[in-house]
Amino acid sequence: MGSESTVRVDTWDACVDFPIFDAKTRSLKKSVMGAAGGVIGATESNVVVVEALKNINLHLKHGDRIGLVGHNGAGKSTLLRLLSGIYEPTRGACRVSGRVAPVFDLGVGMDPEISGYENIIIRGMFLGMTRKQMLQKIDDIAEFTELGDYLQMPLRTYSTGMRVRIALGVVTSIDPEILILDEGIGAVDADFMRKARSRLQSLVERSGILVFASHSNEFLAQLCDRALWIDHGQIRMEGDIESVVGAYEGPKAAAHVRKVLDTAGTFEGEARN
Ligand SMILES: Nc1ncnc2c1ncn2[C@@H]1O[C@H](COP(=O)(O)OP(=O)(O)OP(=O)(O)O)[C@@H](O)[C@H]1O
Repeated sequence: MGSESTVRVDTWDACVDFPIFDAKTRSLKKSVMGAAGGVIGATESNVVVVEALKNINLHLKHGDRIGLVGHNGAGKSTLLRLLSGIYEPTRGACRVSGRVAPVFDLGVGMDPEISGYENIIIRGMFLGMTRKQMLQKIDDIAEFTELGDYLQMPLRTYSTGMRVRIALGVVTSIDPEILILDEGIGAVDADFMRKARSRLQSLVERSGILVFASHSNEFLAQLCDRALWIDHGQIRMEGDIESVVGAYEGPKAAAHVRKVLDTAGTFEGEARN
């Protein structure tokens, strides 16, 4: 387990390429780069590669709460997976010190054939808890999810939002040092999200580092204090949420962020202390 000073995320010129063996280089218009997606290139042996991340230098320490913004395919999810240890950098390096809790790709750490109850336990174990610790928390988590008798049904009968309820219930009941959130958490309905928000916010305060990718500026403003704009696999800008959202989406979006920050003053103040 790491202490405050040892919880860290560092990447040095980290790159992630995906080789695509069944794509034909000749038919690709390499000179045209759309707004969405990573850069398409080719290796020396003419294998097509998607350069999903290129030369990422990121240095996060205890207390950092970073939001990722960027177009579809810009590289946000790939970066989250790199930081979670799911991907290794193709070139460069990535070092993460601390207990990581990734809350994305809801299939990971969940089994569709077993009940919601059992999934709560195995997802907790996937995040480093013991079965005994999870059994102590299960009633509280079950109540939080409001899934009632559904918790006895196999997970494959659940909707996406119902699965997210389980994932959120589990992750907000444990104490990760590095919390990695994907915007999939937005799949729950508005009522549940209102309820989950305060649990999420206190989780974010307890965690050493948060990295959160989202297309919702409201969420970003509520949970993060800095943002990175990822563009075609590279960090295009780093700064406070209002400036980054302003540069990426324009003044109207920045004004909205300001409004959210002003109304969320209480949480912000608490988080800073
Ligand atoms: N497993 C994979 N195999 C091949 N290419 C991939 C794979 N995963 C991602 N990519 C490519 O990498 C690039 C970055 O994708 P990524 O999912 O990280 O983007 P994103 O910023 O999370 O997008 P979105 O906002 O749409 O979720 C895209 O061009 C995508 O096509």
